[in-house]
This record gives sequence, C-alpha cells and structure tokens, in this order.
Amino acid sequence: MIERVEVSVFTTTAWTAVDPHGHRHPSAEHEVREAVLEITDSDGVVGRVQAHPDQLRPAVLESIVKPVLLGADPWDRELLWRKMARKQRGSHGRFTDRALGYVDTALWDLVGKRAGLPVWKLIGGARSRVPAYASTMCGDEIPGGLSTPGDYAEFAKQLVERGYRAIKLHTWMPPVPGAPSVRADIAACEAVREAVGPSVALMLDANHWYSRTEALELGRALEDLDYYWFEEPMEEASISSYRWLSEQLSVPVIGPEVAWGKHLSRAEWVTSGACDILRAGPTDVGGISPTLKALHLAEAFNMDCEIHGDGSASLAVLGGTDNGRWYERGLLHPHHDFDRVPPHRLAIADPLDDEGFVTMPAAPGLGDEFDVEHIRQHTVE
Ligand SMILES: O=C(O)[C@H](O)[C@@H](O)[C@@H](O)C(=O)NO
Ligand SMILES: [Mg+2]
Repeated sequence: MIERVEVSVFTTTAWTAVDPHGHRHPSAEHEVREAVLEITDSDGVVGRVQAHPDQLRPAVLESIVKPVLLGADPWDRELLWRKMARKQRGSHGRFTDRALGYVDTALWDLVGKRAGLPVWKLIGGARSRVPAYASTMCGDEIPGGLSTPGDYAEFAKQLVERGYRAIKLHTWMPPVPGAPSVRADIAACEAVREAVGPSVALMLDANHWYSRTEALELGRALEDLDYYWFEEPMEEASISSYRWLSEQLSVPVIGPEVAWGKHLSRAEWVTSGACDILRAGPTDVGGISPTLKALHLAEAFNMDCEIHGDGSASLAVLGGTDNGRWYERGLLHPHHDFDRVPPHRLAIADPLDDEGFVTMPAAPGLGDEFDVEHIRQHTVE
C-alpha cells in the first residue's frame, strides 16, 4: 500500500531561465529551486518525479492528493487517477492537470519499480528507441544565438551534423521587440529550409496569438517550404479556428498542446477536424494515463499523436506505443549545452545517439537517475 506522499523542494543549478512571458533562454549559471514528488509504498519502493515547486503546494497535497493515495494500492492507478481528477472541479483551479500529471507519473514509476520493468515495457514495449527532433528555444536578441534567420540556419546545420533528422523552430515571441511577426517567422523558416535541404523534416511551432488570416498566410508559406507540421499558431481554445485553418492548408496542422480538457478535448479536436496530427503530453493532460488514452484515440482515427515535451514520461509513452513518430528533444540553443547533467541528476534522461535516436531506458520504472543525496542535502522545504 501507499504509505508516504512527500514533495521536497531543493536547490540546484540551472543555466537557462524563463523570460517574463515564460519562454526559456540560455542564462548565466544560477541557483534555482526545483521539487521532487515521492510516493513510497509499504515495502519502501519509491515512485519519483521532478515537479515544478509551485505546482504541488502543501494545501493541494494535504487536501486532495494524500486523502486519495494514502493506504491505496499503487496498482489501482486508473481508479486513483479518476478519484483525483474528479476533485479538480471542487479545487476551483488549485489542483491543475500538471499537478495531477506529476502524481500519475510518479505512480507509474512506482509500479514499474515494483514490477522490475521499465514503464515503456509495462505499457506495451512497442519500440526500444525513437527518433528525436530538435526543438529550438524561442528566438532572442543574443548575437550568434537565435536572433536572425541566419542564426537559425547556422544552428540547423549544426543540429543535422549532430544527427537530428528533424528540427522544430520556435521563433520570436514577446518580449522580443516586434514579435510575433509572420514575416520574421517566414524568413526563419525559409533560411532553415535553404540551409538543410529537402530531406530534413521541418516543423514550425508558432507558439500562438496569430489571427486566422495571419495563421493562413504563415501556413501557406510553410506549404511552399514543404514543412512537416504547423503547430499552435492561434489560441487553442478556439477549435473552430483550427478547423477553419486545417480545411484550407495542405501542411498538417498539429494540436492541441496546451488546451485544457485532457484526452476529452482531444477527442473534440479529432472529430471536429481541427487537426491532422493530434498532440498530448504527460505534463499537459494529467499524466501518462490520459496521454495513453489520447494516443489510442488518435490510433483509432489512423492519426499520429505527437508527444509534447522531453523527459522520461514522454519517452515511456513513446516506447509503449507507435503512433507518435518523434521524441521532442529540447529546448535547444546554440549557446546551451542540453547534454550537461544538472547537480540533482546522475545522468540526463534522453541521450541522443549518432543516428538521431533516443534509446529507451532499461531500468525499472521511468529510468530517471536522480542524485538523491544532492536532493536530501539541498532540500529547503
Ligand atoms: O513552456 C512551454 O510552453 C514549452 O516549453 C513550449 O514552449 C515548448 O515545449 C513547445 O511548445 N513544444 O512544442
Ligand atoms: Mg509546442
């Protein structure tokens, strides 16, 4: 049975930071606070997931999560997920899908460790490695960073050299002056296509806020450049806008990434023709369990479902199913060493091989290698 549910907030070192609009960029090394959720059963087996310190506040843990989990069988994951998900309504926004996702993910890690199996095997063992696409950081004003179309082109060549067979651009967003700009986005997409040639799959994540007509203009340019998918050009709350766009474009429209509603809203996107490729991620839809439901939903419509975000939970669902074609590795930047191991970990979760693939972990559970000693010694809450 589950005996302990604890969140530890600890300090560690980071070398990226988010700007006032939440977009991540390279930064000088600095101390940050991270959190780890640990669910421990009566045999001392610990399910662990890294979490954002502000997402699993003590009030949420005490009033919503612990009453459901303590004394429960961790194998009853579907029952536990449903019990917690049905408490979201009454939490009046305090218990988010992201928080629910951390709990579900930690439960998968726990049962994988109990079974002595990697989670991707538990889910179905569909493949032992998956090709990664390079997902860039948003554009910036850093000289030689991602400040011009030429910077994107130069970085794209380096990424292909590194082994990537696909690249997704996040272009310029506020607070960069003049962003977002259809013209600037097109210039970056043209420069990258020119730099890497026709055989590399290219995607644009416009990161929302365009109008229908701006999105259409941008989408038409992507068609001419033979882009592989077009992501999040508009607010995803408007399904009808995406249906309108998808009907007019031949470049596949993918979504939703951040729209609320878990696998249920994704059923609406599929049946209303709002997307050609579905999208879901364990941090967006409430964990591994609903992400699998979105993947299986897409499969029933002969659709791919591309997984949002890097990390062990995304890898697990990609290893257990096969209608997501890519692992999103990022966010990447010419001035950021994505492979550098932070102090609270013993290894990164997703090393890339020379062919551009990430191999599934062999360890039981999710395979994250946390430096538990560092976390203990640097716990502040
Ligand atoms: O913070 C975010 O919204 C994500 O990092 C996002 O920018 C990026 O992961 C994304 O959009 N991927 O598709
Ligand atoms: Mg995205």
